[in-house]
Amino acid sequence: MPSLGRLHLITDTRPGRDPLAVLRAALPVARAELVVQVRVEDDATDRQAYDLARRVVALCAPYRATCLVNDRLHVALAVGAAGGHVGADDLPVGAARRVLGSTAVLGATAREPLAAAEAAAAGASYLGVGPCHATSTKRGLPAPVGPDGVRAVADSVAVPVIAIGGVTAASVPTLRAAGAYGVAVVGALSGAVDPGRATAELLGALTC
Ligand SMILES: Cc1ncc(COP(=O)(O)OP(=O)(O)O)c(N)n1
Ligand SMILES: Cc1nc(C(=O)O)sc1CCOP(=O)(O)O
Ligand SMILES: [Mg+2]
Repeated sequence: MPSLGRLHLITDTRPGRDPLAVLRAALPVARAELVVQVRVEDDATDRQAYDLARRVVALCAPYRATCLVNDRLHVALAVGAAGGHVGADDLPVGAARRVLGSTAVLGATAREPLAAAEAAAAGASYLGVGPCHATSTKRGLPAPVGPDGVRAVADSVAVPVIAIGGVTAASVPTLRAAGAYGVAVVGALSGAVDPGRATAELLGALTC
């Protein structure tokens, strides 16, 4: 299995956003370091998720970027994505691994060390840890775990830790120092005036 990319771009499908335009700007900059997680709103239909994921897979292929699908693993399988990401309200990690197969990339949300160790033992390829910082992108999250929360998880598992929640290029060095292998972002790219430049800044902070 190729190594996991360090910059995870989560699609922003809120009204007024253009996730494919952001992706087209990010891909030539980050190439195989980019992991695109197709995440749609909860009330989106499977057909809408499928149509977006199919287009993301096609855009990623020439750059050898990785496409994952959030929550809807049947969509991941249907479009030939590299894998998926699950959290507490989704299929359990072991069940998700059985659905996706042994070679797929499987991300799991884990906010503290015990859950992280269980997810890794059940077959997670990487762990999404957050929210690291305050974010307005998703409602109903627990209080931010901060770099110390990232460190607690990173110290407890052997799989890569992807820090998520309010991440910007400025916060990447501290998160990396805490043990994050990479970061996942929505707003830092979707809300950027120049998403290509913002990609370069995030990537620079991740790979220096
Ligand atoms: C990389 C990464 N980490 C965490 C999450 C959150 O997943 P989850 O807890 O299942 O919440 P939803 O994204 O499904 O609302 C993620 N998607 N990616
Ligand atoms: C989808 C999601 N999950 C989170 C978690 O902590 O589980 S934070 C988050 C949203 C991240 O968006 P932004 O980069 O704009 O803060
Ligand atoms: Mg989920």
